[in-house]
Amino acid sequence: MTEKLSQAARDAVMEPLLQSGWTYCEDRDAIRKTFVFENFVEAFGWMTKAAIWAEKWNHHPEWSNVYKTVNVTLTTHDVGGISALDAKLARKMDVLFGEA
Ligand SMILES: C[C@H](O)[C@H](O)[C@H]1CNC2=NC(N)=NC(=O)C2=N1
Repeated sequence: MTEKLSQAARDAVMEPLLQSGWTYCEDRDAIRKTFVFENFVEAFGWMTKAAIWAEKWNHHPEWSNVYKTVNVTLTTHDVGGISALDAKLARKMDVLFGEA
């Protein structure tokens, strides 16, 4: 079941993500990261792979792409904040990016 994380649970799941460059948004309960690729094809290829996982998990990113840069924000709209699904998708994005 998706639910907002307690502070302790959040600290635990977020620790490795903060290490890999995810940060908390200042204006809302969400996390964000900027991914920079070699070129547009690499960026869009990564987005395609991430999109397939997002759809599989029914958990969708807020993101934008300009040339080789992808800005990602993750939050769980159904609960109005960060849930375990955001950490799961963030981790998958890192793995697909090659930071695992
Ligand atoms: C009805 C549908 O399952 C929900 O709206 C899903 C779809 N994708 C989602 N994605 C994200 N990021 N948060 C949600 O709460 C969410 N909810």
